[in-house]
Amino acid sequence: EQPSAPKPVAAPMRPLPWGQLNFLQTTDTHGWHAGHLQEPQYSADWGDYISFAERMHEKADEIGVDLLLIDTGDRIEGNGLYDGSSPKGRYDYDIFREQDIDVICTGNHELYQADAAAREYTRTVPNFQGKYLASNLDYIKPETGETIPMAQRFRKFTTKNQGIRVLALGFLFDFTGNANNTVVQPVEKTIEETWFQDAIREDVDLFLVIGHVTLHGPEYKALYRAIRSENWDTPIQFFGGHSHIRDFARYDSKAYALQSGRYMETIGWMSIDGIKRKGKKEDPKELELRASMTFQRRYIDNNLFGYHYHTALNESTFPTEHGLNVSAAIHKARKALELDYLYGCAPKDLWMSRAPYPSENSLFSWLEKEVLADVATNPERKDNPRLVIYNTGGMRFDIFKGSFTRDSTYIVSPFTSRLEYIKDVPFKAANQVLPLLNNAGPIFEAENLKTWQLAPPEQLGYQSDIIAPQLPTQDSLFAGPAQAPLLQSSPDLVPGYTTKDDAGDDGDDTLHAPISFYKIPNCIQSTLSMPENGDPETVDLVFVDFIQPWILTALRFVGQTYNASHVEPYREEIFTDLLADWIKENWKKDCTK
Ligand SMILES: O=c1ccn([C@@H]2O[C@H](COP(=O)(O)O)[C@@H](O)[C@H]2O)c(=O)[nH]1
Ligand SMILES: [Zn+2]
Ligand SMILES: [Zn+2]
Repeated sequence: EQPSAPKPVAAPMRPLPWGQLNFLQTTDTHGWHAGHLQEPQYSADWGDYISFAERMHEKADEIGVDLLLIDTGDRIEGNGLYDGSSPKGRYDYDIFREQDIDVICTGNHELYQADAAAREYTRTVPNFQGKYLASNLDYIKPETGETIPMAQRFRKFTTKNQGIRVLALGFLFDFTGNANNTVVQPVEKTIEETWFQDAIREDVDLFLVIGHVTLHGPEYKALYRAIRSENWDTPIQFFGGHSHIRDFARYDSKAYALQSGRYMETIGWMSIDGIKRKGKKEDPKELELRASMTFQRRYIDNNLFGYHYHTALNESTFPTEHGLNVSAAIHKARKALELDYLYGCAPKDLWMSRAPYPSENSLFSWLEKEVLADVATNPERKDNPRLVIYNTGGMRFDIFKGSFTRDSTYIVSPFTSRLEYIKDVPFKAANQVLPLLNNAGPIFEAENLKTWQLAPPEQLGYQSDIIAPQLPTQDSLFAGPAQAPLLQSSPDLVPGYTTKDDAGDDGDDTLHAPISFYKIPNCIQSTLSMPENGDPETVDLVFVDFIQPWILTALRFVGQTYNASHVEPYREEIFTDLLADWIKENWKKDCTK
């Protein structure tokens, strides 16, 4: 029996502003297309989102405006629906393709593994033929070794109701960690290409730049400058992703950017009004009304309460047949993958960044003290003193007290990474690696080893601080329409997003009580089998394979010239399987009793 999705609770809401051109955006869904089964406020699934988009299209047609759907990549890795099959994504690609997306691009996660990149080329690109854009990404065909564009570089089209002429581009940030069957061209280089220079000289009413790119990074800065230098007045709408946050940026009065969070928690809404249709004869009255342009955003919490509110429909009138069929397909896939199979029972909540590190409720303290201390053991080297380093980015989500299923395992640890090691590293050098890794900014986010600056050891140190504490204020309560009950005080609000962006603090469609987040280090370390007195001469330096290049760089920085040939497998099993076995052994209790 499948557990049904938890019911979302009523909350005070802000309505969606409509304009001539409107957008719904998903990004970084990471396979969460079944929605969140343990968090009611994010419990709508991909089928519900299809119903929502179809109902919003009906409304757009009714009032004569346009609605476009965007997805900016990282659709895979992070949930059993994708990671729980072999090959990965057996059901997920067919579920995802059911949404009618107008402009879509690639994220870094589609490219880490060669098999995933190949599936992107053979499945997702054809599933979204004509809509999938790859402005700075090539694919290397295995049959011929030929390098070809992953998909078309740009798309020019005219919107259905308003006749707005759009030139769309689709980028990936300057990613360097891709498998060797793709080529990512740095954005700055793409800008110099003839096709790009020709594209930005096209006579259009709006430029649409989508990308798996953060809004304040160098890539969008360069693209903004390039497009503006040729088009001083044409509106530019950017959509971004990758850093998993809700964000909205103003580049100038006619250039804005939206980023819609992560994991199917958020559906982004963007509405633009006042677009001049240069090719069209405008009604002077309408022109007067649209003397100035407006760009408005909303971050929609992905649940049915909000979907009903925004469409002014209800449980029986909201779902479309198409949406219901996709939800049924998701349930069937989850069943076939046995995603609800119980591995154990988590004794408490374990947070990635909602608890300080180190602390009782820190997922990383648990990983360091309980899991690694147990699974980072190679029978042949078990008595050797060792330092075991794990990157915190390898853990992808919190653990909630209660049922821990096969799905939870992939949600926490989706990658096919293994533990590896360098034997007999001088302790004095090995002991400096962790502080070096933790002192260089968010290195694995940058992904670019070349730009990683190591600071001298005396400047090292990691501090766990609270970040962005946001206190609830009565002022921020919004008097929504009748069907959205206005709660009187913040203690009644469900904890959730309280976003501040370039347009202020009124972007979230649902009012939430704020949550405190804490900084976490890049990496954590377990120190195991150490001598009772004094330091050992040498240790085994054990680490997860993903961070091998950074480990070797850090060792070189402290005078140890190791290279990849010195690295050996430490455990044969993938880490996710070691974690699952640990849960089965240590969290045996059945939560249902
Ligand atoms: O094999 C892997 C792949 C990725 N990571 C971590 O993920 C982030 C990138 O994730 P986004 O969703 O693109 O933000 C990367 O920086 C690593 O921290 C990993 O640990 N192992
Ligand atoms: Zn992501
Ligand atoms: Zn990403």
